Amino acid sequence: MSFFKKLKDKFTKQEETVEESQALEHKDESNESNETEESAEAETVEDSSEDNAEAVTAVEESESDEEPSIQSVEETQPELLPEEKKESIADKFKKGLSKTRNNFSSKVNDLVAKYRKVDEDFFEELEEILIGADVGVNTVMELIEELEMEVKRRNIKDTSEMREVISEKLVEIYQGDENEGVQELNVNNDGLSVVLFVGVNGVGKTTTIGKMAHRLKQEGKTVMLAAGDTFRAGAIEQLEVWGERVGVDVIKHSAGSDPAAVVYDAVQAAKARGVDVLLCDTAGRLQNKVNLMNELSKVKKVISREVPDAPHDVMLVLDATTGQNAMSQAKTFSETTDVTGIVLTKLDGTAKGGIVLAIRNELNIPVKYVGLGEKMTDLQTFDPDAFVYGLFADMLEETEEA
Ligand SMILES: Nc1nc2c(ncn2[C@@H]2O[C@H](COP(=O)(O)OP(=O)(O)OP(=O)(O)O)[C@@H](O)[C@H]2O)c(=O)[nH]1
Repeated sequence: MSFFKKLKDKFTKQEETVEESQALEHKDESNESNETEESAEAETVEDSSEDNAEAVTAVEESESDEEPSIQSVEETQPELLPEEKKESIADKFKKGLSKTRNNFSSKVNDLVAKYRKVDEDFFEELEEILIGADVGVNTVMELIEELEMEVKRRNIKDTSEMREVISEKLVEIYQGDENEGVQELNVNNDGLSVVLFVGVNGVGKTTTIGKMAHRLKQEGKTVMLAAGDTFRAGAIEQLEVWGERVGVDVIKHSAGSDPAAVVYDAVQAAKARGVDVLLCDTAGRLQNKVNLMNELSKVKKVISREVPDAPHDVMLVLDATTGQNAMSQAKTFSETTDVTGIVLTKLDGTAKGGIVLAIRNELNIPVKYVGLGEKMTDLQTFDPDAFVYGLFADMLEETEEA
């Protein structure tokens, strides 16, 4: 089966399944809508349980002796906008990658139209297009080499066959030798899992935590948030807004307090309440600020002391629109802390989505999730097939026999 046919089958079938499940959801909703409306209001309570009071004092070098505040909300499913419900994964990637598609795929189409024969000039221009899409020089070189070999192996002469070969190789380059498939958050199904979110200011960390909490809730897990960004003005309140919106508790101290103390309290509260996943926000640490990096290792130490094998994931959040700057942030963070996965946000906001490939190939850290918009449902697991589908969607959909 051709590669394009495989993609088309995979994503067209998925769309049908989404439509079927939406029809079912619609049925359920009409029965539940009254209950949801009643429980939508969230309330804030001060928690004075013994566990939490001890928690603060037990943190090493903790400067804070305040009692943690828990923004507690009633268990509820958030209201989704109609357009948030009906999109399939293929739709999401197609919409989210429209800027990159318009930039990259249309250039590839022009290239194919310009050169009939696959020759050196063709590859030279293709190289420029890939570099312009932020695929990264090393990855581009590797990709071009692979393409040249494939062209020889299959004896391809006509450039019209190249779009499919390029797509196939993009997926292969992403998957590398290990081909571990689509990677989700590493959560322990038996007991509390703790996930730490790191990254510089403004990359979309808080938004990502909110979206992730929503995803996990949809999967039936109980979730709690820790407001560990005590540094940036407004960060705690922003996380609280997400907590209310998604319907999960937020553990916080006041602004400027010790993040390790906040996280310690959150771990104790999560244990006491039998929560499945604790998502911890942290301050936007600039890579050159040693003290902030030390703060991060203190937070990690507290978590691993309290929960065996934790943190289960350290997710580095990067902004795709910052291009090669995101690459250098990734390098610095991975040298300082054990980054286990990447969330690449704002992929919808860039025409240079090739950065996904550069990150995966050059840093060898999996891009586990991508942000494809600002809505609660716009965080998707990164699937290289869906990515390539998004890149070539128009062409794939037009081609009957693809
Ligand atoms: N288009 C788009 N916007 C996003 C995405 N993710 C986040 N944003 C927006 O990016 C902006 C910054 O997001 P925040 O979550 O405040 O960033 P942050 O990293 O928490 O900021 P700090 O707390 O300062 O580190 C917000 O306006 C978000 O709505 C995405 O995937 N797509």
